[in-house]
Amino acid sequence: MTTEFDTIIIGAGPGGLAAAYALAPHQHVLVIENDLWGGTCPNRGCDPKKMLYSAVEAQDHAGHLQQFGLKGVPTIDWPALMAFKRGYTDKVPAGTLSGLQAANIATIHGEPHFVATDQVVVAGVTYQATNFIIATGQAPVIPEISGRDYLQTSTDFLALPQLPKRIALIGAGYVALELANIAASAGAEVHILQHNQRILRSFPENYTQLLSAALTAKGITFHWDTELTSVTEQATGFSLATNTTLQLNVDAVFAASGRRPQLASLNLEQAGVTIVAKGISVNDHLQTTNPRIYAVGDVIAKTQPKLTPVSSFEGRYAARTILDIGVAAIAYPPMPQVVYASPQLAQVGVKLGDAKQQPEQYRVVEQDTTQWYTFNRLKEPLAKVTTIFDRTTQQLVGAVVYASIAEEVINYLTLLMNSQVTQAQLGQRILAYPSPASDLAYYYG
Ligand SMILES: Cc1cc2nc3c(=O)[nH]c(=O)nc-3n(C[C@H](O)[C@H](O)[C@H](O)COP(=O)(O)OP(=O)(O)OC[C@H]3O[C@@H](n4cnc5c(N)ncnc54)[C@H](O)[C@@H]3O)c2cc1C
Ligand SMILES: NC(=O)c1ccc[n+]([C@@H]2O[C@H](COP(=O)([O-])OP(=O)(O)OC[C@H]3O[C@@H](n4cnc5c(N)ncnc54)[C@H](O)[C@@H]3O)[C@@H](O)[C@H]2O)c1
Repeated sequence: MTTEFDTIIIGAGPGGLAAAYALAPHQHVLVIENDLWGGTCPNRGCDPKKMLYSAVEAQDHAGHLQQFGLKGVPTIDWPALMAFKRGYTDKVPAGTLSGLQAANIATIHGEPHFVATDQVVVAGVTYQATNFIIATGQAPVIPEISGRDYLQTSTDFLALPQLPKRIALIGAGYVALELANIAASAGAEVHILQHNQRILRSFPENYTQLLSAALTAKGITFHWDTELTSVTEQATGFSLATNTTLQLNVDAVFAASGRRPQLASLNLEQAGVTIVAKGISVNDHLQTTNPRIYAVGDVIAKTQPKLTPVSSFEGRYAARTILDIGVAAIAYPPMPQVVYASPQLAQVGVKLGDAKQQPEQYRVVEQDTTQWYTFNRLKEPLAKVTTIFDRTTQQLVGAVVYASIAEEVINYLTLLMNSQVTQAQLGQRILAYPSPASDLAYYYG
């Protein structure tokens, strides 16, 4: 195999793959991956998580319709649900690799490190390129406490052959809440240890409080202002000591207190690439401090959410920039975020807290939608939608949705934001009724 390429991409997750496919028709491209082809999202993130969540959603819907035509709430068969998940994930690495090969993209499985600003070495062979894209993503942070070797991660959770009876999760972000909800739905006793009193810090607090109350009602126990200090193995399970009087005995404990960029083995100093605490520093063209080396996705230090579609967007952008040096600075469209819990919590655009602080600029429409036909038909205990409008342009600029179908509603609202659709224009359209989309005009207040 040749060792000279136009672009070498390190990391075959959503960011690296999006860049590779965009470059491949025009360039000689090499992708290097050191673990599973496809990266976090399809192997140990979004997709396997949502395979498990399929059963949770069905159970939730059935639960809401008790006394409204359904009798009995189905229970979750964990080994069968895991087999369902594996039916998807087992095929991902080979499928991803064959897709790359079919697109004439060269691939190497191995551990690269830079030896010069334009060269990496993998297994003793030197590879050279005009440009590089670093897309190595993040890995879970394991707290530095006594007994840290007993801590498992989201990756372990998503492959559990049996569901432990008693589970603790450290942290109350996306990962902790989504996994806690799955485990509780499947019958586990679930504890969340959170070092302050706030879940999902990027979401508005009035909404996160609704979600923690709903999860508490589902049987999850939140231990606020609680930090794990040590884990000790017991005859059965583990004993958890904390900074409070709380001592817990559980069968499994999972670190979900954040993720950290994967950079250690790359030897980036040799490449002239600067790293800061939250990842690789990039400019508004996603160039690192070495302008021939780009970085995309979760590995970069950024204020944008670290999510799959954001990584792919950046991968495609970096490819365009490499192909045409005249490309304008990166401009992110609205980026919806969804927490897949029971119910879902979603937001997009201007933050609710910011909008409320600037009433002269923004009109905020808060609606309890529980009795709207769409939600009432599903007998959701509570559904709420807040939409935010710019007073000058009258355009929709942000939204928060709390409902079992928040993922769908937030995507519709995001599309309306992207295309700057006004309420009057929406009135000129015909959408299938009754459906979540046929409510859209009502979100304008
Ligand atoms: C449990 C969980 C659930 C999630 N759910 C969602 C969700 O519902 N929706 C959503 O949008 N996002 C979700 N995410 C986040 C999403 O997975 C990431 O934002 C996305 O995968 C980032 O893509 P990436 O390409 O930047 O990095 P990654 O997908 O992490 O890919 C990086 C790749 O680089 C490889 N790599 C690392 N170091 C090296 C090296 N030295 N050499 C070669 N290769 C290397 C890795 O093995 C990996 O394959 C979830 C994450 C987790 C952990
Ligand atoms: N549905 C989705 O889109 C989805 C799902 C899962 C993960 N993700 C992505 O993965 C990222 C990582 O998720 P995450 O839940 O691991 O991280 P997070 O940043 O969302 O949450 C980390 C949690 O750990 C707590 N914490 C921080 N430091 C701590 C410490 N020292 N001790 C104890 N607790 C501490 C935080 O207060 C927070 O509750 C997310 O930010 C998101 O980008 C997205």
